[in-house]
Order: sequence, then structure tokens, then C-alpha cells
Amino acid sequence: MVAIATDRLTKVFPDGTVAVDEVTIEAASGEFLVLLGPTGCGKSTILRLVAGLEEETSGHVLIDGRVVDRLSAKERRVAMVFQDYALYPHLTVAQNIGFPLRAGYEASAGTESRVAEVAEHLGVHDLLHRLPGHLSGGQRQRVAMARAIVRKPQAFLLDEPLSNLDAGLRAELRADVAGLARRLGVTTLYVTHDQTEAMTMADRVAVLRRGVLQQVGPPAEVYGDPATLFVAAFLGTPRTNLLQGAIYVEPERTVIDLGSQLLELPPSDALAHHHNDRVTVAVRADALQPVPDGSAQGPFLRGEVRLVENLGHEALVHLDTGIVPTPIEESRLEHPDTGQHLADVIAEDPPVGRPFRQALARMMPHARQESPGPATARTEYGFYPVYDAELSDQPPLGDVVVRVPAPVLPRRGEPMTVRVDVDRLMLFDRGGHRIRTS
Ligand SMILES: Nc1ncnc2c1ncn2[C@@H]1O[C@H](COP(=O)(O)OP(=O)(O)OP(=O)(O)O)[C@@H](O)[C@H]1O
Repeated sequence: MVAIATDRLTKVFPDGTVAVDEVTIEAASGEFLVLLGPTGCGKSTILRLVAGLEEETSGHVLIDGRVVDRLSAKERRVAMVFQDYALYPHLTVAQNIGFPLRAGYEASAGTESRVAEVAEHLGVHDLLHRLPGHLSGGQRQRVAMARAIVRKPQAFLLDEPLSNLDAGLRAELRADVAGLARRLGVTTLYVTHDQTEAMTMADRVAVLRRGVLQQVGPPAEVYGDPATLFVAAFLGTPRTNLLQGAIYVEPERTVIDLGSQLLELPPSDALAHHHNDRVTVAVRADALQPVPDGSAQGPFLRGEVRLVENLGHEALVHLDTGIVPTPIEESRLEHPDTGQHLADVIAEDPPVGRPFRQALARMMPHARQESPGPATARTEYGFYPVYDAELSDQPPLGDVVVRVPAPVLPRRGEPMTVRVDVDRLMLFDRGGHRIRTS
């Protein structure tokens, strides 16, 4: 089998859309690499560029170390399967599977036995004489897979092949597809926006956002040690708690001011030069553990139970902590600013009026205030979270979600204290990049 690679691959469409932005990535021979990201992040375009169905604006595609930019889709010998499995409705399953062989890419002598062999692999050997219209969605997708592998491709390119199927079938086929690719040892690029698919099927996951590669690694690594705020937020159910805060480094301790509460961390040399920095604290629901009030050792958060989602074996408890969340969709994550610039703007007394000035002032950890400020509780460190004061005088609801095992469930309105597992607490700077704490 062959390795598939891209080297600073870029695709800009004629209307100016940058769909793929300098993506360098490699799937080793026989590897199952999943491209994961939200809709529009460029996954399908990468696949189409690798397949030769789209021409790159710059950069290269390499198959087995050889640049294939000038080879046609046929010459690249990769098999692509799309979500809408496009079988020929008037041909039987056997004819559909055998179609690529009859279309003249291979000698046709062994067609029948090859079709039978592949149908066996995919578990559709009993259906060879049926028409696609008489198959279930899952069976059709298996036939599409069979048709893709019948020519013994050098690689599989699978574009959300399971997304048209219902949840049960998807789970079943997930295991089948990954198992088949591994049995055949075919290098596979698999596109999905479904994190469960990515985590369960991949040898490695490549997370993309707006055409830019965020991180590549084994599923456990990408989940447990995300490089960017986007990756931390995108992976994990329920969504990772993202809290606005600022770091204050003192000789004996490091404090993260969350606006309404303080988190005290052990002193850390790694954080020394982040004093005064605005950060996002990311902490997953299962890194928070309810403890009896007053007994908490180490950092903890307090709140009032606002909602209990009982899932049977456990519950997700929404805790109103008064902490303002970081909105992950905000462009701030793509366009980091230093805060210094804002300080200058405030100092220059902009002529745009008092509301604008106040809004800017709220964005600064230590900006001087001319009004009482927002209705957030304040700490002695004086950190103000960011929110759009033009839209609302109140900060957005800052629920922290905690995973609580059943059956001991709290009730709405009860106070709750949760211990924060410091080893699983993650900090990100204003550009969304990880700040290592050790
Ligand atoms: N032919 C085209 N012309 C202009 N823009 C395009 C074209 N094809 C795709 N795009 C844009 O390029 C970006 C990436 O699209 P792409 O289909 O690769 O995303 P995706 O991650 O596969 O999304 P999805 O999960 O919805 O399929 C999107 O903003 C899309 O609108």
C-alpha cells in the first residue's frame, strides 16, 4: 500500500473562498486517517484534491512520495466513496460492484470471482442479484464500498459515507468499514464531522477549522491534549466548559480570576510570563467532581444548580457559577489581539462616546472604570469578562456543566461545590493557542 500526503496544499475557489489553507498532512501506508471538522472546514475539498477531482491553487499531493499533481483522477488509482452512494439503479448488485472492472481499467477475465470475493468481504454476497432499489441504506452503502475496492485501489477516500444512515446502522457500519480497511491494509482518508466516528475509527485524527489544520494525532491524544481552544471545544460531549479568566502570578501561588470566583493553582514557572494575561480556562465536565461544601482541597468552583439533565446512569448538572463563558465562534479566536492595543484606545479617549468606551473598558483586566460596570460579582483582582454590552447589560449565562453519577442527584436551586482536577485543566491564550502549565 501507499502513503498519501499533502504538502502546503491550498485551494482558493474563483469567488475567493479559501477552502484549504496550506495543509500539510500524511497518512502512512495502511493508516486510517480521519479528517474531522465542522461543516465548511475544507474536508471534502482536501479529499477531492487528493483524488484529482479538483485542481490545487498551490502546494502538492503526493502518493507514495511521488508528486501526482499532473496525474488525472484515473491515473491516481484511488477509490472515492461519497455519502450519496450513487449506485446504478438498473444494474444488479453484482453488476454495480463489477462495473469498474467492465469499464476497462482491469482485465475482465476474473471479474466474477473478484466480485464474489469483494461481496463476501462486505457481507453482501446474498444480495448479488438484487437491484439497488430493493436494498436498505446500509446494504447500499456496503455495495458502494464493494464497488470502490473491487479494483484494488491504492487508497480509499471516503467522504462521510455513513451520514445518510440512521444511528444504529451507522454504529454497526463504523466498525465494519474500519475493520475492512484494516483487513485490506488500504491507506484510508475518511472525512466526517462526527466526533464519535473519528474517535472510534481513526488511527489518527486531523482536526480542521476554516481550511486550517489544527492538530493531528491519535484520538486519545487529540482529545486529552488539545493544541487549540477550537480542538478542546470541538471534541467531547458535553461540550467542554470554556470560561473567561485572567492569570495573576504571585510568589506563592498562581490565581486565575474568573470574574466572580478565583481558582488557585500551585506556583508554576511555566506561567510566570503570562501574568495579567486574559485566558480561556477549558475544563471538561468529568474533570469536575462534586464535593461537600467546605471540604474541598485544591481549586474548586461554587455555584447553584440550575438544571439537571438525567441520563439514567448519570446526570449532567448545569451549575450557575456567574462565570462568563468564552464564545468559541467569536472571531477573536482567529484574530488574536494583545489587549495592549485596547488599552491604547481607551487611553486616547476615543470620540465615539461613552457606551463604546465602557464596552472597551470591560474588555480590559485592569482598565479604569468610569461606571459601576456590569452586574458581575467582582474579585479583588478586578477581572472583567468580555461580552457585548451593547446587546445586553447582563453577562451571558455562565453555566458550568458537571457530570454526576446517578443515583445521588442534586436538586434545582441547591448550592454545589465542585473540585477541579488541575491535571485536566487547560489554558488557552487569546489567539486560542494552548498555554502549557508545566
Ligand atoms: N466550487 C466551489 N466554489 C466556491 N466555494 C466552494 C466550492 N466548493 C466548496 N466551497 C467552499 O469551500 C469551503 C470548504 O468546503 P468543503 O465542501 O470542502 O467543506 P466540508 O468541510 O467538506 O463541509 P461539509 O462537511 O459540509 O461537507 C466551504 O466554505 C464551501 O462553501
